[in-house]
Amino acid sequence: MKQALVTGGTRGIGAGVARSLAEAGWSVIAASASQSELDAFVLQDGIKVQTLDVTDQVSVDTVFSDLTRLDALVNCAGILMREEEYNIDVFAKVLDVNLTGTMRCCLAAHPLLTETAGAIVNTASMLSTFGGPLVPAYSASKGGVAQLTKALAGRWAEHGVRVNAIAPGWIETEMTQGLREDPARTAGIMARTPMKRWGKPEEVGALVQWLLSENAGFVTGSIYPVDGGYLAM
Ligand SMILES: NC(=O)c1ccc[n+]([C@@H]2O[C@H](COP(=O)([O-])OP(=O)(O)OC[C@H]3O[C@@H](n4cnc5c(N)ncnc54)[C@H](O)[C@@H]3O)[C@@H](O)[C@H]2O)c1
Ligand SMILES: O=C(O)C(=O)C[C@H](O)[C@H](O)CO
Repeated sequence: MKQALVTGGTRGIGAGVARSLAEAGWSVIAASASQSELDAFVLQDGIKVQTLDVTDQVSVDTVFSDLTRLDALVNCAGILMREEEYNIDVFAKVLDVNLTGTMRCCLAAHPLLTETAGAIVNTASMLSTFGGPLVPAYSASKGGVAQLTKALAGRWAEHGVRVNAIAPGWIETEMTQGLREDPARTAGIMARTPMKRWGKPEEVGALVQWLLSENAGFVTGSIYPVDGGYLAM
C-alpha cells in the first residue's frame, strides 16, 4: 500500500489532506508537534498519528529513519503570528517552521522517495504571490516555499521525484478563525472572492490527492491555487 506522511496532519488543512488520501486508499501518517492535537485526532481507517516537530532536526531524522517506505510527503505544518512578526525573533520562528521546516522534511524524505519515484506537495499560499502587511514573516516564508518547490522539482526530476505546491485561498481552519469572527474582514475577503465562500480543508485535500496520483505524472515544479478564484481577481 502506498504510504504518505502529512506534517501538520492532525488539524485544519493537513487533517483534510490526511482524510482525503486515506479515502483514496493511501496509508497515511498524520504528524504534528502538538500532543493535544494528536490526542484529539479522531482516527479513521488508513491513518495513524505520529509526533513530529519540523523545527527539530533530531525529531525529523528519527521519524524518517524509522520509515521503511514512503511514496509521498505533504508539508502542511505552518504558523502565522500576525503583527508580532515585526519582532525579529518571531520572524525567525515563523521562517523556521514554514520554510526551513519544509526543507528539513523534503531533505529527510528524499532518499525514501527516490526508491518509490514518489512525490512531494508543499503548502504555499496566496501570500506566495502578494505580500500581507500584517504578516511579513508569513509572506516571506510562503514566497520562499513556492521558489523552494520549483528549485527542488528541477533538481530531483532526475530521481523521478515530483515536487509541487498548493496555494490555498481562504480556508475554514483555526488559522483563519479570527478573520471569520470579524464581520468587516470577512466582508472584505468575500467581496474579492468570486465564489463568495470560505474553502474547506477537504477541497484542498482533493487537489493534493490528484497531485499525488498517476494522473499528475507529468506535473512538477508547479504551484496550484485552490482559492475560489481569489488570485484571479
Ligand atoms: N487556512 C488558510 O486559509 C490557509 C491558506 C493558505 C495556506 N495555509 C497553510 O496551510 C497549512 C495548514 O494551515 P491550517 O490553516 O490548517 O492551520 P492550522 O493552524 O489549523 O494547522 C497548522 C498545523 O501545523 C502544525 N504545526 C505547527 N508548528 C509545527 C511544528 N513545528 N512541527 C509540526 N507541526 C507543526 C500544527 O500543529 C497544526 O497541525 C499552513 O502551512 C498554512 O500556512 C492556510
Ligand atoms: O492565505 C493564507 O495563507 C492565510 O492563512 C491568510 C491569513 O490568515 C491572513 O493573511 C491573516 O492576516
